[in-house]
Amino acid sequence: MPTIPSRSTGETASLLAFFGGTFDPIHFGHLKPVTQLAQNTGLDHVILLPNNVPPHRPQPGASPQQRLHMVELAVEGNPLFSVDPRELAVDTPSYTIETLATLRKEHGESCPLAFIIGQDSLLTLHKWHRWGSLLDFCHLIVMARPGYHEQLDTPELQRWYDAHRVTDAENLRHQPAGFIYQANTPLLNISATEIRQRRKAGLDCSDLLPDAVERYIESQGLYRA
Ligand SMILES: Nc1ncnc2c1ncn2[C@@H]1O[C@H](COP(=O)(O)OP(=O)(O)OP(=O)(O)O)[C@@H](O)[C@H]1O
Ligand SMILES: O=C(O)c1ccc[n+]([C@@H]2O[C@H](COP(=O)([O-])O)[C@@H](O)[C@H]2O)c1
Repeated sequence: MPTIPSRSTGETASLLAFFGGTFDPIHFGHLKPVTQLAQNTGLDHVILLPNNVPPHRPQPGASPQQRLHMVELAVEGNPLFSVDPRELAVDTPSYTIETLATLRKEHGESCPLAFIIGQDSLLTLHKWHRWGSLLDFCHLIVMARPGYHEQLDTPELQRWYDAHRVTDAENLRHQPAGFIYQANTPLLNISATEIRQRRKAGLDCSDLLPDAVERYIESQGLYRA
């Protein structure tokens, strides 16, 4: 476990948490663990960051505007969440490090920033653009996900993880960036892939995502073909 470096102020600052995703569509496997994470760690705000061009997967079936609209519908009236559409304004791949660099400039060097990911994203993090520099800009908060193992795939990624992992979320408020926190969130076996497959097969998805999102999917005829 890393020691708190000297730039730590010892004071508790508010933590700005971003949750990026393709959200094709957004579902309860995103919303419920993050809500629990917020309760467990005293986060009063989470900013959803839908991407435009996902860096490591084919372009989604729903358009960026449709995915953004589904994210907005999912959190309408929920004060925990807001939506930041900035990645939709850029047509090149939505590299997280570039977004974080912009966010860091906007919020200043001393503001604690966190980026939330699921365990599956952690397992492929060594394939992300400039992954080794991500912790210069933010903390990572990792949510467990059923079906994804804990052991990391490369010794280099495992060493990096071990060197930065903290077990107390309070550390995330004591310095602007640099830690990895493994959150104790509920395991929900839900994926956007499953929702798209169920839609294609004409099956009900009402347990998997908010009603307003399901109604929008239906009205747009998404994921049927
Ligand atoms: N059920 C889940 N539990 C925990 N984290 C999740 C879950 N579903 C998605 N995430 C995390 O949310 C982020 C955005 O995920 P994404 O929008 O790709 O959803 P997905 O369900 O994984 O989509 P797809 O099935 O299309 O790959 C990723 O970091 C992913 O790891
Ligand atoms: O920066 C990268 O290289 C990179 C590679 C894969 C994923 N990401 C980001 O990680 C978040 C989750 O990605 P995804 O594909 O699981 O929705 C989303 O914000 C992506 O833009 C970022």
